[in-house]
Amino acid sequence: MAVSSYGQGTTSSGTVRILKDLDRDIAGRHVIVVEDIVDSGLTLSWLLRYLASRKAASVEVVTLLRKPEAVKVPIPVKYVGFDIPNEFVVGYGLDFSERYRELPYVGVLKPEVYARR
Ligand SMILES: O=P(O)(O)OC[C@H]1O[C@H](OP(=O)(O)OP(=O)(O)O)[C@H](O)[C@@H]1O
Ligand code: HPA
Repeated sequence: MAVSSYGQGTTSSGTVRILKDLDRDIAGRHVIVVEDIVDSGLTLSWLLRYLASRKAASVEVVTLLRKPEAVKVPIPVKYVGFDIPNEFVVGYGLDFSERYRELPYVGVLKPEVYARR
């Protein structure tokens, strides 16, 4: 699946949009969600409910990054690469308004960069 809730900003809109839905039936299947980052937890909270409604047998989450201080909805994450501070990060696939995804490292976006947009 592809879902999005950040759009142009650095905080979750709280509304998850499905950009690409499941293309197979997951009823009775064991599902692993592979995430780049768990920030507020709003995306996964919605997604876990969605996958449960599709009758997955079990759902586990693996994420490269997690921000413990930013959590609004606690999510059971089975595997975490790195817990990081509550700063907006870009690179390695992570974007700010579709920018900086291609950076070959994870960097912190300075607040003055997103404040001037
Ligand atoms: O825990 P949360 O606060 O919900 O944030 C985490 C989500 O935000 C990002 O997606 P985003 O909406 O930015 O989509 P994109 O990566 O396609 O831009 C990221 O890929 C996670 O799915
Ligand atoms: O810190 C972040 N960086 C990029 N995308 C994100 N989506 C949620 N948090 C972040």
